[in-house]
Amino acid sequence: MESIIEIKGLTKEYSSFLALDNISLKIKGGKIYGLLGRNGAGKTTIMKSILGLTFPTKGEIYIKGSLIDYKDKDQFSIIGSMIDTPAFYSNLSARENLELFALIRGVTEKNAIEKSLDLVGLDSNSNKIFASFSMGMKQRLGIANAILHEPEVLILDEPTNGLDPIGIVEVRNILIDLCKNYNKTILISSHILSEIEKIVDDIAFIERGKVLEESSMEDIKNRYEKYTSYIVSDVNNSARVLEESYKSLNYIVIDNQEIRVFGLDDRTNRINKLLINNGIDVFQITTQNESLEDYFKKLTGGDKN
Ligand SMILES: Nc1ncnc2c1ncn2[C@@H]1O[C@H](COP(=O)(O)OP(=O)(O)OP(=O)(O)O)[C@@H](O)[C@H]1O
Repeated sequence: MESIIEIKGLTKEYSSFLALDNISLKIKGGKIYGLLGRNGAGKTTIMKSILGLTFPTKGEIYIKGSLIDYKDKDQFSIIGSMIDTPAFYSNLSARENLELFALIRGVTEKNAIEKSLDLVGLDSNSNKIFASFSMGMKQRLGIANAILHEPEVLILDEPTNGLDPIGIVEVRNILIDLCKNYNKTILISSHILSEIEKIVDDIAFIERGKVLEESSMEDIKNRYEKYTSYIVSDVNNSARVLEESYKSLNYIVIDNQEIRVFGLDDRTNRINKLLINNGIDVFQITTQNESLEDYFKKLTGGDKN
């Protein structure tokens, strides 16, 4: 499938700090693409570079096969975006706010405001002012504003930031609807992997300005492993005992309580006894399937970072 946005060798330097280091990504049309990574990994900088809100030091960005030209405004008309917390007038309603933005951005389509508000589940006739919106309503108005001109691509920076669990589900459903029923391509960033795992088709893991991996979610799910989790009184001692007793045990220390041993295991009983015989308390043993969060931790070498 052709990429609607392609990034090649994107590098961004702030004086002596390398915020993006040779990033290459392919964002396919009609899909939800997740940029995942910890705070400060470089996700926003990638998005801002696509939008011309910051200028890369090196590298190229292609929109629908054409090299990006930051001076060519038409090229950006296929993109709608929400970067950072949406800024709206606090004393105006949802409709009044969008009327202003429609005017500023030259959106003339008659029903654009009703359509956008309807898509995100906000009442276009409500007089409720922005100041009394819930966080979820504010985020939804931000998305409505981003889709006002019916763009093909939506770029949303942490759209579930600060939302309660219900708000997160609402935003997630809106994004799925926009992608599946309105054929929008959505680039979304998040540092909370469990929030994004359920909706993305493709993902890139970003860490310290680099792409650790770019893959389809389906491929990654196929690589999820089963593991046995041991909650113990002393992880350091446990790791030492395991190292001494097993030549090639695939395990990872999660935190100061948990060790995970990968693979379907008939060794559980033996490992349990081994730990206990070495004076380690074993509080809990469970066998589980990996999640995206686990996968990312493994990719970055556990919690050491
Ligand atoms: N204008 C700037 N000058 C200097 N450094 C900057 C500037 N903007 C961003 N950075 C740095 O670049 C790195 C990447 O920032 P970026 O905002 O892209 O990260 P992020 O992955 O989006 O994380 P967050 O969710 O916290 O915004 C960070 O270390 C940040 O401090």
